[in-house]
Amino acid sequence: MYQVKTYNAIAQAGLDRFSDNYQINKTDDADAYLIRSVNLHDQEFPKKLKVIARAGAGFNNIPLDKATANGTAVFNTPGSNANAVKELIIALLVASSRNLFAAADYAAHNSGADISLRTEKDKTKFKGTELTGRTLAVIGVGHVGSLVANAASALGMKVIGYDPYLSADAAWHISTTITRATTLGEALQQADYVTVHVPKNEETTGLIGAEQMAIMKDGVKLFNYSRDGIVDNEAAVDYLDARKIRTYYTDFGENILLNRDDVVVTPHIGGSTLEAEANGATQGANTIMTYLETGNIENSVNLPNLQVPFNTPYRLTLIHKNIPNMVGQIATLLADAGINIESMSNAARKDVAYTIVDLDNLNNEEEHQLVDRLSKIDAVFRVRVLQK
Ligand SMILES: NC(=O)C1=CN([C@@H]2O[C@H](COP(=O)(O)OP(=O)(O)OC[C@H]3O[C@@H](n4cnc5c(N)ncnc54)[C@H](O)[C@@H]3O)[C@@H](O)[C@H]2O)C=CC1
Ligand SMILES: O=C(O)CCC(=O)C(=O)O
Repeated sequence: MYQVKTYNAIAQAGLDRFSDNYQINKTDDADAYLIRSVNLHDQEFPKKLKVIARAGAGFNNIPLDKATANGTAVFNTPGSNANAVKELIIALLVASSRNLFAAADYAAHNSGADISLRTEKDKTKFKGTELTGRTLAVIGVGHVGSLVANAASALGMKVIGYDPYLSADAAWHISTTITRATTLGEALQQADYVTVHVPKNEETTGLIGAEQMAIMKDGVKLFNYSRDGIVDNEAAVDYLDARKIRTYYTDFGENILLNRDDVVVTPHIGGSTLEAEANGATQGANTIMTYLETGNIENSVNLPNLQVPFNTPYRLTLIHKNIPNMVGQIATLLADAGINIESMSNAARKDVAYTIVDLDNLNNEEEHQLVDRLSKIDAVFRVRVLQK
């Protein structure tokens, strides 16, 4: 029986995926965590914890090095909520262009006998612009960014995408109408609207700061539905005060953004739809079960991907450092124990590697000795024996 611990509100559709071989939230000493935005940086991981699945795209709430050292695989659910974010960004592009929130607020407080007279006089204050023909810069053209870019283009916007790390797979999903910028500055200086869809990491923290805001067009509208800290909020406030940035929309509140007419803060709802939450939880649950039951890895964010059909009765999996002679040491140890290897596969990602060894036979006593000996190799973080 595997133990799963959940953090945050995980959609029932995902929890329903788990077979009878899984217990949910019965103990903290879990084999698997299924999480959303809980911050795990200050938590100690139980040694038993083999896998963390993040139902969502971002994984900056998980300390990857600590997880790897604990022998814990970490996964996200790429694309599970991209459509939800896209729809919200399109809504906000329209809302920002038509002064929608201010106009609705005005109307909500416009009462009395002469409503229509006053309305006709005051509505000029809320005159907007149209999206068609305006330029949108999309920074980060992955799952979310590509959907936003394509949808905005379909609305008649000129769209410029900037993404120096665009994967070949992602490139297939981008409409040919999208212009590619080769530098961030090239995208920013042409845009009437700038929307940011990059992961949060060392490189992207402060990606949109004072220097970048200085080269934006006067009256630009800025959107941060990626993460806090990717847009420098203090710089944004300075440029809002200077009326260089017309409005700023963000999913990540901070005190300095409050009580301003030119800022709209939403409470991290980019991926908060029934559909996206069900997608993320379902994908996360499937990932946990696949990893625990077969050892196969797809969409890990700390380990290499490695998928091998599980056709033998036994399988050994090892997470270890990516250093010379690891595969040799593992094979020698098995040979010394008189255990025949049916097949062996290995993959590496930066300084961590993963090895799958398929075996025809392994009795109980051999299993215990083997796990004990393999675990004692200095560079090995986790050894597991799986039975089909
Ligand atoms: N507000 C919310 O509720 C949500 C927020 N997010 C945030 O949005 C981020 C993006 O999500 P996805 O598009 O699904 O991820 P993704 O991984 O599919 O796409 C991210 C893209 O950013 C690009 N990128 C990385 N560094 C860059 C840089 N320095 N400059 C330009 N591009 C860069 C990557 O090459 C990739 O194509 C997530 O990491 C998450 O933090 C995602 C979903 C919901
Ligand atoms: O709604 C959530 O759980 C988080 C969405 C998000 O920020 C992400 O997917 O990165």
